[in-house]
Amino acid sequence: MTAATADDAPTQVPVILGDRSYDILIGTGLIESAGETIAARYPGRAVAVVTDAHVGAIHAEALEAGLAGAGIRHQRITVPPGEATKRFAMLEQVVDEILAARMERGDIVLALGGGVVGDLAGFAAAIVRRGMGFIQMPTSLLAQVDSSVGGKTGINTRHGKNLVGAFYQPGLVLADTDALDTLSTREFRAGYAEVAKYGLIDDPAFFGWLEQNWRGVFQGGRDRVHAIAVSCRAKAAVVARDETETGDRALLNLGHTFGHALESATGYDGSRLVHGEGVAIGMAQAFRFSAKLGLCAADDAARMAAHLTTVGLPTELAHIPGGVGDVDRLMTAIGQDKKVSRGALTFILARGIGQSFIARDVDPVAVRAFLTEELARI
Ligand SMILES: O=C(O)C(=O)C[C@@H](O)[C@H](O)[C@H](O)COP(=O)(O)O
Repeated sequence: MTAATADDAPTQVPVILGDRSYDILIGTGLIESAGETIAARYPGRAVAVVTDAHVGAIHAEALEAGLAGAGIRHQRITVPPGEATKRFAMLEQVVDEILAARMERGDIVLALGGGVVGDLAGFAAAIVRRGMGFIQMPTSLLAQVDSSVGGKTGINTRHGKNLVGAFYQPGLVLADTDALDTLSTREFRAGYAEVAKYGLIDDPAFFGWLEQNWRGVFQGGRDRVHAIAVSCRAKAAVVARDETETGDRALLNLGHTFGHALESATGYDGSRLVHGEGVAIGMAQAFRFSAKLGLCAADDAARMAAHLTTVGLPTELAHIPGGVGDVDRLMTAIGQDKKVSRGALTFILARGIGQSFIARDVDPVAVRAFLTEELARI
């Protein structure tokens, strides 16, 4: 497998969706040069920059200097960092500030931040004036390889994760890899769970490459750019063939049925569990559940969990501080999963590494028995 370059020219990954096709640009200096890029692609548009207090303090000035240099009117809208920000009250605030800044339908909402900011800002872009322009500028690894691509936007509710939202594609994704240098190790690792996911879904060679080269991905440079580009290409291909998750796209949900239930059970408290950690535990559970059902070799479940453990990710309920409540609580959250159809549970299970599949009509009794065992290991 050849590594992508970390040279000056950004790596370009197209997302092919007819007249809503767009590019993902992956490279360095993209925050600073965004003003020029936007002026060239969207002449005359104003920009509402939605960011969180943490990311904004690090990157907003450089972005705004570029916007000002290109003569683009812009307004910063700042929300608190953390998953708890993905809620109705914050959506209302962002919408109100976009309107107060007199942004028009043709103007642009630009999400500068991680998955929370991207999902919230994207949903605001989808509904203000029935649809504004939208640019994703992901600053976390998780957002660069996953949430900024594919158009899933939305917020959480007390009933569960991402339960209110819209499919709303960005017109451009600018993934500045320099931004990853300011992430905490915990945040970077959480994003790495989504990188490993692509190998576990259907690319065993990529998973093997990660087992060999994960240190390079964490260090930065060519291996990191390569891992991001492989991830974005994989996601772009799935989204191009199933934009609204009527089929194959559900594969991208590997680890999310259990993972979302765990996030809900921990009250979206990032001090206990962040999304990528929930996905890491959820993927390990999906493989253990597959092994318990006799679908997958126990060795494969152990191998994938071992790799996640090697990079420092959690793989067990015992790794979540403060516990996750009882089995009823987890089953209630799982029952609200968006893949539930006519009341039947759908999981992404695996026949091996890189052999994930959509399992419909999964027996809730088997899920309950599995989770009871998992909880007993705490
Ligand atoms: O893009 C998708 O499709 C995914 O499922 C990718 C997930 O990693 C991502 O977290 C997504 O937002 C989850 O979607 P949801 O429909 O389960 O809320």
